[in-house]
Formats: sequence, structure tokens, C-alpha cells
Amino acid sequence: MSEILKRVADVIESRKIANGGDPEKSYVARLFSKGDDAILKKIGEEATETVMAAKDARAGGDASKVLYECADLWFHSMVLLAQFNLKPQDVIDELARREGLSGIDEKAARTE
Ligand SMILES: N=c1c2ncn([C@@H]3O[C@H](COP(=O)(O)OP(=O)(O)OP(=O)(O)O)[C@@H](O)[C@H]3O)c2ncn1[C@@H]1O[C@H](COP(=O)(O)O)[C@@H](O)[C@H]1O
Repeated sequence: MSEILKRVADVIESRKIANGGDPEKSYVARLFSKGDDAILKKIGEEATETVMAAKDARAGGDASKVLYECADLWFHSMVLLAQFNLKPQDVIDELARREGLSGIDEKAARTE
């Protein structure tokens, strides 16, 4: 896993209230202190902002905004993973498991 993903995931873990995170000093601790709904709200916001940035870029705007919004979305997804005691490595492992498996073939093989 990318070293930066691991480092940021470690900091996020350290911001959990049970690990001493202080909502007065830390944005991540503040999110954890507010709970699931606050984290999920941020995921929804950042996903929408990503869509809007892409639409703007396609209409002649600044493509770098897509990058910034994706970074916000990845970061908040990492907070969500931590909330469920999951790690970026778990997502990477899942992507590795899927590697080479065509989405079309996978869909055709579904029984439900
Ligand atoms: N990568 C990030 C990161 N990306 C985005 N953000 C914050 O996520 C928020 C994004 O919200 P918006 O863009 O919607 O801006 P906003 O309107 O100010 O946000 P809200 O008031 O709606 O929450 C902003 O407050 C950003 O500063 C981040 N906050 C923290 N990190 C990482 O997390 C670490 C720990 O952060 P703290 O817990 O704050 O020390 C940092 O050292 C960084 O490595």
C-alpha cells in the first residue's frame, strides 16, 4: 500500500475518541465524535462536489478541481473505513482480488 495512505490511515486511527482524539483540536476527532451520520453526510457532500467538479471541467473549467474533490472523497472514505475498523489495505486487497475479472463477466456469473 502507498506509504501516504498508510500514514494518513494511522493518523485517522489515532484521532478516534477512544484513542485520545480531541474534537477541539482535530477535524477527524470531531467527525468521529459526531458519529456515523456526520461521516456519511461528508461522503455524500464530497461525492456530489466531485460530480460537479467533473461537470464544470467538461464545460471548460479547471480539471484540477476534480483532483481536489477526489482527494476529499478518498480522505472521507478513509474516515468511514476507520469508523468500521477497516483499512485502505482492505480495499486494495479487494481490488487485487478483482484484478483481471471483467465487470461484464462478473455480472453474467451472478446467481441473484
Ligand atoms: N487529508 C485530510 C483532509 N482533507 C480534507 N480535510 C478537511 O475536510 C474538510 C472538507 O470539508 P469541505 O471541503 O466541505 O469544507 P468545510 O465547509 O470547511 O467543511 P465542513 O465545515 O462542512 O466540515 C475540510 O475541513 C478540510 O480541511 C482534511 N482533514 C484532514 N486530513 C488529514 O487528516 C490528518 C488529521 O487531521 P486532524 O484530525 O484535523 O488533525 C491531517 O494531518 C491530514 O493528513
